Amino acid sequence: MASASRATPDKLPAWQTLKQHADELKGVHLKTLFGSESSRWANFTRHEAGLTLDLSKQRWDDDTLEHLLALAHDAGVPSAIDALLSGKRVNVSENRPALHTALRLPAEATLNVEGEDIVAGVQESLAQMERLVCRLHAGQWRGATGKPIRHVVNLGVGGSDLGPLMVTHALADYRPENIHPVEVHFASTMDGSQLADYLGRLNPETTLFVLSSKSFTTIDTLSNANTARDWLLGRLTQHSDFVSAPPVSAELIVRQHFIGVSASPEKMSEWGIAPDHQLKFWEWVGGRYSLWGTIGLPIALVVGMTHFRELLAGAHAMDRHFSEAPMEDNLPVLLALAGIWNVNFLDIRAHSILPYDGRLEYFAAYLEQLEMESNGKSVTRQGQAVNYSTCPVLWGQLGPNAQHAFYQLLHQGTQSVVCDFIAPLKRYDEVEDPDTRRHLKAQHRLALANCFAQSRVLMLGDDALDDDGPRPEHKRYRGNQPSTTVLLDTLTPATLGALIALYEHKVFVQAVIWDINPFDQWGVELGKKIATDTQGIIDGQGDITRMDASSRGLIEAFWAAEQDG
Ligand SMILES: O=P(O)(O)OC[C@H]1O[C@H](O)[C@H](O)[C@@H](O)[C@@H]1O
Repeated sequence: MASASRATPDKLPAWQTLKQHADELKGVHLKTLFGSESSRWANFTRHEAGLTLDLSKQRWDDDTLEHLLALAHDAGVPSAIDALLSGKRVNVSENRPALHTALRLPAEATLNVEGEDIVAGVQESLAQMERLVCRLHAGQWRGATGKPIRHVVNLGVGGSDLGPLMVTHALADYRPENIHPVEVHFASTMDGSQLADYLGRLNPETTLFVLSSKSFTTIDTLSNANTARDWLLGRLTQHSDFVSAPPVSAELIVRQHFIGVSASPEKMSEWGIAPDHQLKFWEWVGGRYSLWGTIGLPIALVVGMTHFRELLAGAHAMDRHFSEAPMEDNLPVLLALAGIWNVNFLDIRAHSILPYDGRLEYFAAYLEQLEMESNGKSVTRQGQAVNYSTCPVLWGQLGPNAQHAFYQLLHQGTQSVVCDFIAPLKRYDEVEDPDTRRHLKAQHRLALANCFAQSRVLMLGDDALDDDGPRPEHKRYRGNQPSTTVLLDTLTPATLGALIALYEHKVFVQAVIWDINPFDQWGVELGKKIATDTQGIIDGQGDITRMDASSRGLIEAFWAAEQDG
């Protein structure tokens, strides 16, 4: 990481140069930039690890990129990348490394961190996960009444939910054949609504819960876990119409129906997870960076360990590229610099993520946590308030659906938004039936046509039309909205791994330039504490008169509703 004494980015010479350069470029429309540079595609597009990154529709030119690369250099990006990958304590507020990249090192690699090779431990944790996965896929994991497990429900939230949820959905086509069928589900919300749905339709005899929580203190997950345990105990320790087998002991039920995944084995044991059903990981893996290890259990259950390891290998290919490629060809660095340019120099602080592939339905939700929880910060690593913008507001959903929802604002709203379009070049080759394949391939072409059309219209506005006839103001498109397009050769475990790693490293490079710590999340702590106090007051154990009028009114409304029955 950059040295503790480095200047904040706004004090670096390249920042001032970029400010002046932005003043010159601000009035230039994107279509003009394209008009004057026929080589934009070649200049601003790079290919690596099965991904094509097209940055040519950003509102920048060759000089911009040169100045941004100087900024990255002056901010210490190359040495920060080394510090990250070699296991230096880059998470300064928690005084520990951030070593998610170690989770995807090849088995034969070594990585010495503070005198210890950590690769062997990582491989052992993967091997333990593999043993559990094999038992489930072989139909050998039996519930307390002796029936093979058919459903696995992951109880986790944030980083213990979003990554596995996103990847299992994206790679559902990669289910292994000839295994005992195990369906994987996710329940995260503390209100219990997702869990209640599963409890209403799953058979307790054949359902296993994975308690996924790095800290094993997250109330959302623990409250779901307690509800699940009571449901199992209620159904399996006594005779019921639902369960055919004779009642079994509570101890056996907890043992056979719960796996724990956490960095705190003590807390897993306290909760009652059997030691051999505990999958561990390390404090040096951030929650939102944890899908690559044992938190990835639901992924391995859906796609099998071979595909899970391909996911890791794809991410590792991007790690190597990040570590070795010169900055001007380095995909994560370039993607990060485009973001810095938009946020800090063009004042574009809204960012939309728009995949044109239904399998990437949860990608935007995943990135919302990755980017905003990492870089939604306003103090430097030395604890001083920043006087420049950091992470933009980021949101998104499937592009084709968003076209019918919020693209209106992208095309004719009052503010600039930068968009990331994401799509695979090839799809549906594996569909056996020729007629269905032909139809689906046509649908893929349709989706790509829409993807390419939208970024073009956002760029050119009215000029995307050949006919430049007069039209009323409400039908005009100003264009000039920048975008990035990421094309996957095809969506595989490896290219998905590379795509996720691309964004992880982009977030890191931006954090280095902004001089903030992307690996902590202190901003979520106060809300948790006040929620505990508020719960006490709702339960009648606190002093409501200390509260503000609005919060008091809300609680009183709830009390009144409870009394009404
Ligand atoms: O995995 P856990 O310890 O249960 O944490 C789950 C999530 O909750 C926290 O409040 C954090 O904001 C997230 O970064 C984290 O991923």
